[in-house]
Amino acid sequence: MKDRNLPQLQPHPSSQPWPLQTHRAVEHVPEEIRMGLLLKILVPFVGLVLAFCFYSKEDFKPEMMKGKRVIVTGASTGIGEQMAYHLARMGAHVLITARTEAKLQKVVTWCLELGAASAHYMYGSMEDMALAEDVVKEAKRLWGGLDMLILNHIGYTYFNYFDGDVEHLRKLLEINFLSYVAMTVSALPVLKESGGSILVVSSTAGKVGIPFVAPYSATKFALDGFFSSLRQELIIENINVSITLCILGHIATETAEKTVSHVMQKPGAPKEECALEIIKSGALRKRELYYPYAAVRIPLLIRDWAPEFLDSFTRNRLNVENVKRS
Ligand SMILES: NC(=O)C1=CN([C@@H]2O[C@H](COP(=O)(O)OP(=O)(O)OC[C@H]3O[C@@H](n4cnc5c(N)ncnc54)[C@H](OP(=O)(O)O)[C@@H]3O)[C@@H](O)[C@H]2O)C=CC1
Ligand SMILES: CC(C)CCC[C@@H](C)[C@H]1CC[C@H]2[C@@H]3C(=O)C=C4C[C@@H](O)CC[C@]4(C)[C@H]3CC[C@]12C
Repeated sequence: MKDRNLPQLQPHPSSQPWPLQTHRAVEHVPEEIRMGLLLKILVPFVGLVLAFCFYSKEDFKPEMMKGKRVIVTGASTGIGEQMAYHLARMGAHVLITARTEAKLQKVVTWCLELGAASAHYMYGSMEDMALAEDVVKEAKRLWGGLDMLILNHIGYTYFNYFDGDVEHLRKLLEINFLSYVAMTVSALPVLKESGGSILVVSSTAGKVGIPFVAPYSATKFALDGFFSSLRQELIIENINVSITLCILGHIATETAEKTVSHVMQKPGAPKEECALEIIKSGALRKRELYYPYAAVRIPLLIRDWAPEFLDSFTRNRLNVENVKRS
């Protein structure tokens, strides 16, 4: 029962249901002012974000590599050879590896001609983990440290239906994956001292399913798993060593042309430019490189949203009828 002598309690405005209040508050502000306010806030905000993105991007300068001590594996041919030449022109110290001594000797001679601070080679197969470790030891002996480790070599890769050869897969895992880990383990103490970088050369086939490269693809996916996890640990422990995973599309190297020219509808991207982009991405301590950018980035964006579409797109982009079971 209500007491007539007591003032009647009026509901406080704030106790009204919120949608009603909001509606009223907004109703009082004319449309033009609302738009004006929005533009006044939105335009400078977008401007600030764009300016930040633009100016915070550090530019690569070749001088950044002058005097740096760099190991490049698989540098007797292809992209690795081109990386050695770029580094030489930039005045870096290079130590290159592969199996064929004669080819390495030629590359070293060219590197010295092009202006390398010093150029050395070591030869042998990366199936042998002792070699992987010895290469890093040699860098320490020659230069007393290391600034950049470029892991690029791969073992023989066929482009055909998986032949069921598990031994081939085991060997490829040793060459393309385990030796990368072994070299990283040996190099980490010296890279910590110099605040250096590790560059891991991978492929679209290390991020999405590409037919006819099952063993190769497995080794490249393994690299992503291992090095992306290691990168997280280095960040957690505040260790100043960067890891750049380089995701490459089709590149016109001699080996690639011999292996896939009959199935590709377009020529590969230039190996010289590819090699330079890899070095730049490492010097700028990027997380990942995509080269050629659109040909690699777009499939990766589609991958998680429309995997079936990407699978069929990939099959359609290859002349699969030219692949004969061997
Ligand atoms: N070309 C392409 O289309 C693409 C390439 N990539 C990646 O780029 C990198 C370079 O490829 P690319 O330049 O085409 O390759 P190449 O075939 O031109 O070079 C491979 C290098 O590895 C060396 N090598 C081969 N077997 C062994 C071994 N068992 N132990 C040590 N070294 C070995 C070779 O020298 P030797 O024979 O004397 O030992 C050579 O120096 C690779 O990591 C590859 O996965 C990624 C995507 C596409
Ligand atoms: C979205 C899709 C259309 C993209 C398809 C791109 C495919 C066809 C591209 C992307 C990565 C490429 C391979 C590669 O990484 C490295 C090598 C090693 C070399 O020795 C022989 C050639 C090989 C097998 C390349 C063959 C062509 C591949 C599969």
